[in-house]
Order: sequence, then C-alpha cells, then structure tokens
Amino acid sequence: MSALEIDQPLLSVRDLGKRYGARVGCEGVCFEVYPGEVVAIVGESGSGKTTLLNCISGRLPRSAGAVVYRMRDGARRDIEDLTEAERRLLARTDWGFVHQNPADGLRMRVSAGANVGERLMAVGERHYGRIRQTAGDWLGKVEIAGERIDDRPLAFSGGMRQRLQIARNLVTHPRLVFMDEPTGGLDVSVQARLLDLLRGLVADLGLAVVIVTHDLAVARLLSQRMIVMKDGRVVESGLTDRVLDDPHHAYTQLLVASIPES
Ligand SMILES: Nc1ncnc2c1ncn2[C@@H]1O[C@H](COP(=O)(O)OP(=O)(O)OP(=O)(O)O)[C@@H](O)[C@H]1O
Repeated sequence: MSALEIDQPLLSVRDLGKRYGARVGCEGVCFEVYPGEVVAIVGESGSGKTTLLNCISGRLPRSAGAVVYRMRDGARRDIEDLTEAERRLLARTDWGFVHQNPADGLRMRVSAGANVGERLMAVGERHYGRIRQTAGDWLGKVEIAGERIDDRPLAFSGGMRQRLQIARNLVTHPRLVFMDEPTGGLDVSVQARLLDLLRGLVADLGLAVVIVTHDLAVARLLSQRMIVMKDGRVVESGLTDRVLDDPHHAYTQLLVASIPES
C-alpha cells in the first residue's frame, strides 16, 4: 500500500441518517475508516449500531447523508450510486460481512470447502485443484481440521461455523469487512479463542474493519478507534484506549463503569 493510499479514507460517512417512519434509527453520524484500521461501534441495545452498519454496508437504504467508498481504482463513489451489479461485485470481492449468526452468512447445506471456494469462484478462479487447496489452507487458518472440508456447516459447532464464516469472508482478501457482533451468542471460552484468531487475521491481512459490539472488552481487544452511540447519535469517539480509560461523555462513563470487574 502506498503512503498516499494509507492517508486516504476507504470509507467516509457524512451526516448519515435513517428513519423508520417517525422513529430515528440513527442521525447525523459522521466518521471515516482508513485502510488497515479497526473501528468499533458500541452502545447499548437500541442505540442504532445495527442500523448504522446496515446503512454503511449498503444493506439498508438510508434516509439522509452520504457514504462514499474509495474503489480499488481510486474513484470515490457513493455506495447508493453504484449499480446493482457493481454493488454485488463489491460485496463478493472488496467487502466482507460477518453476521452474528453464522447461518446468515453461510450456505448451510453445502460443504465447508465449497462455502470458502464459492467466494474464490466469484472472483474468477476456475481451477478446481487450486480452489480446493486454497479452501483447505483457509480452513487451517481458522483452526478447522482439513478432514472436515467435505462436511456441511450443519454438522459444525457454533464456534466452528463462525470460524468458517470468517474464512469465507477473508479468502478473497477484502479491503473492508463489516462485523455485526461476531462473538455474540458464543460461550465465553469460545469467544476468547475466536477473538484471538480474529485479531491475528486482521493484523496479518491489514484489513479495515467496522465492528458492531455491545461488549467493550471486544472493542478494546480488536479496535484502534471507537464510536459510542446513544439514541441513534454519536456521543463520543476517539482512540479506543482513550475512550475507555478516560471517557468524556457521561453515557460512556456509565457504559465503562458497568463492565464487570474480572
Ligand atoms: N425494522 C425496523 N423497524 C422499525 N424500527 C426499527 C427497525 N430496526 C430498528 N429499529 C429501531 O431503530 C432504533 C435502533 O435500532 P438498532 O437495531 O439499530 O439498535 P442496536 O444498537 O443495533 O440494538 P441491538 O444491540 O439490540 O441490536 C431502535 O429504536 C429500534 O427500535
């Protein structure tokens, strides 16, 4: 990556708003995501995290504002100005989306290897042997034994399914990955291992990530920057360590104070 590329935001979110009828989902949200950085969106239930994530990833039409993505060729495009075909291609190649529930991001009735291989085919790989080899390598990276390559995710545990979903998303080396509570719904020991794995992969691949979580410990471990939301608005943002160690806003102070002592 050239110095110029690192200096330029990958995603710019300006005055983003989403209304559901009269109800505010989110309002006036502004932030940028730079190449290779992890930004966590935190806040309690109903604060607008998922609405924001879905709007910036083009999964939900917004009501106001702009979301501009810097394409590989350097062009800046508002994601709502992309054609359907361009958006689909972006979602399969440049972007990843890791859902809280792995079943939403996997094809449960095809093999683990095919779940990963399918993404490679979407970017033009046609050589069966290479696809299988790369899929096998990726299963290894996410700590799924190679002998499970022909098993369907239906036969996997929750933690294995989530690791498979991560492999499926990362195999094409996306530049930007959206994650919605990727460790939610897993038990604590499984969560800790998955977080370690995610942290390693994100650093190795130099990925930019926007991660939604209500768990400040997850934000602390994975992110460099943090955005705190309340009632659909950003109340505080900054470097994760600063926000967590010296929260300025009363709501952030409350959130930080509510982390159980370990
Ligand atoms: N499909 C919808 N129709 C109407 N209102 C919605 C819809 N989805 C979300 N909302 C409202 O928008 C606001 C923000 O919800 P959102 O799901 O984005 O919050 P969240 O922080 O992700 O919560 P959680 O952590 O519980 O998922 C809430 O008031 C919610 O009731």
